[in-house]
Amino acid sequence: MTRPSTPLLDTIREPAELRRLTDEQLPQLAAELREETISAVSVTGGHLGAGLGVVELTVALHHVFDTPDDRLIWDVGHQCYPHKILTGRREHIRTLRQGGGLSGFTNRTESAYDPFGAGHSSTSISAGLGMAVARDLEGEKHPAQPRRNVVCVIGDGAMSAGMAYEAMNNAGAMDSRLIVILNDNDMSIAPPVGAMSAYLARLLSGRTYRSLRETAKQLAGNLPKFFERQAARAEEFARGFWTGGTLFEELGFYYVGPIDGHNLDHLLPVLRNARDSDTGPILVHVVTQKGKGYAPAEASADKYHGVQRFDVATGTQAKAVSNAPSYTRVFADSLIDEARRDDRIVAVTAAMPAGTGLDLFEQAFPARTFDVGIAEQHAVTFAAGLATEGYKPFCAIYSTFLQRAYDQLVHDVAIQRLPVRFAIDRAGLVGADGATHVGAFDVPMLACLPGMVVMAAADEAELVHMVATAAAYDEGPIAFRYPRGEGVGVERPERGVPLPIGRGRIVREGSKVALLSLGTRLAPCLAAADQLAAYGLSATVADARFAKPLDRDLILRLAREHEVLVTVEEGAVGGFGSHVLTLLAEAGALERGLKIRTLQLPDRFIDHDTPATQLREAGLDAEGIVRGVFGALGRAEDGPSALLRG
Ligand SMILES: Cc1ncc(C[n+]2csc(CCOP(=O)(O)OP(=O)(O)O)c2C)c(N)n1
Ligand SMILES: CC(=O)[C@@H](O)[C@H](O)COP(=O)(O)O
Ligand SMILES: [Mg+2]
Repeated sequence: MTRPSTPLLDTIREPAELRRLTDEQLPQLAAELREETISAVSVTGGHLGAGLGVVELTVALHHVFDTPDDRLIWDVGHQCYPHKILTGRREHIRTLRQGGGLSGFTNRTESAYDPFGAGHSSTSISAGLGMAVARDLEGEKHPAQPRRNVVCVIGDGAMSAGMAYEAMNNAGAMDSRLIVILNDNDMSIAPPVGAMSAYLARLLSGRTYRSLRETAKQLAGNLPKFFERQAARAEEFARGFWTGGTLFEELGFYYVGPIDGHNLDHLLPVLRNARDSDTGPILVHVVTQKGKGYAPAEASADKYHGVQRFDVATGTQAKAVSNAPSYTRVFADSLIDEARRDDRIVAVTAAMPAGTGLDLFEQAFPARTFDVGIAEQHAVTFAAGLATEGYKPFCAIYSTFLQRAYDQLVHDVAIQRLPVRFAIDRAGLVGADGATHVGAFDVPMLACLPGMVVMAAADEAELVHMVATAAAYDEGPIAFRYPRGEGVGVERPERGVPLPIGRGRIVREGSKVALLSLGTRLAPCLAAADQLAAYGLSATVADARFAKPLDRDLILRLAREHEVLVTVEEGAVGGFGSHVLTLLAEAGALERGLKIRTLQLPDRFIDHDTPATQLREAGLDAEGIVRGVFGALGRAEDGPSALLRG
């Protein structure tokens, strides 16, 4: 893989060296930074489009602001690769999202230039305000201390989340000095949705934006350096040049823009003015293009938001190795099939149509598909509202993003026992996205809620049946979880058949050991049973299917008829295994000397790596399950190494 020639970028080890460059040198630096970003991501895969869209902005921000003392916070953090290249991490940039390598998002433990970690969207303004207020409190104690800047870069998609408004509302009221850069590329992962997106489009279409292109230099002179709030506001409206940012103005922000986020002649003077102003919070509206400067990204519908490794010359991405359909695709196909027979079925996504497969559902049922933007809390309660009127809403949300809507799950859905269906994708380990995206907590979150039904698909066929089960179940909320990636390649049924609620199944009969699996840990449990057989240990393998309600008869039977019982789940402690332990304790099944272990994710956050490595290190692969059995038998030392000895 030839690397681009980057003579100027090669001289930049950290932003202090960048700040020694002249304005005139910065376009060249940006060009080289863009080429290096493309080259690096072609090797690692990851998020490309967003980073390409902020190359000039990244250069300008590190040139104008005294980072890391001035705090620079990237919302979501998926656009931070150019930032990482400029902030001392270029030599490791080709380890992005790999085990032991750089995180694909900003990360406090990685660099002082990452003052706040991210991965989930719309947190930057809240965090930035916290830092600004801390600065002000320190300033009161040490008035002579130079007052650092706090800059938050937030995208138009992330600006559609309620948390951003909560933060702006508070910032405006506090009148604390904070700089928000709205990076408006008219894209989320998919094209943006919502009134905010339409509002921003109006700001760009107005005369102001067109005229601004010809008057960038004049802008630098005319923009008042020091704003008196009332005078500035009157001037704005009088001039009519800045009107348009009214929404932000009403939230207490001084609105500047829109300006061309790829034109350093626009960016540098405006950012310097913002830096030197002594007003309250400022919002600088920059207009960029996601995927800018790389033709395959610019031409692609999703602007190469997330890519596999690719050929730089053609943009052709590496293909997934498996031929089995993804669980996401199986879910989408199954829901479409159910919806053909039931026009009460509707689908809700929070800005992840392609990721959840609802883009396919929308092709079949455009009027029954709702993308609410990055607004998981709203998505859940919106679905609850639909359910009150007899519809069957399928809320398709990644496990990790469902965490955003926990009170809505409890307060709006569970307490009212509303039949909302939750299609929980990316449940379990997710590999390269790392700790912020692991779907570890959905079973602990949901299985403790009275009346909630929680299912976990062992394979694609089971997922088809679980979609049918959810479609048919109207007694209250029901959720089914499935992992990122491809299935195991089992035959899919023509049509899903509703499962008996709360019933598991025995998949393999044995005698001494019982392995009780939840979800896709079934395959490694079967492999572990084979390994145990080689050791003279006969194992029963059961698929629980339900984390709630538990199949009490099955569990008590396994406990009664086996010496060892091991539960296995790809989720955090406090989930399925914990509920099985509670059931056994209450049934007095633990007094009979049953040897029991619960295998689940370790009690720590799991960083980026390959899913196989993550599962192995979590002890949730076949070898780990065998070790669990030997541990329960008090023969931990007999683990796989003993097996290997034969
Ligand atoms: C709470 C949450 N929901 C969903 C996502 C998935 N997600 C990652 S980036 C993105 C789109 C962000 O759009 P924008 O802020 O405009 O950034 P851009 O990619 O356009 O630079 C989404 C929906 C997320 N990271 N966090
Ligand atoms: C940045 C972000 O949150 C999304 O792009 C996420 O990385 C998508 O995950 P999948 O690749 O599993 O769809
Ligand atoms: Mg965007």
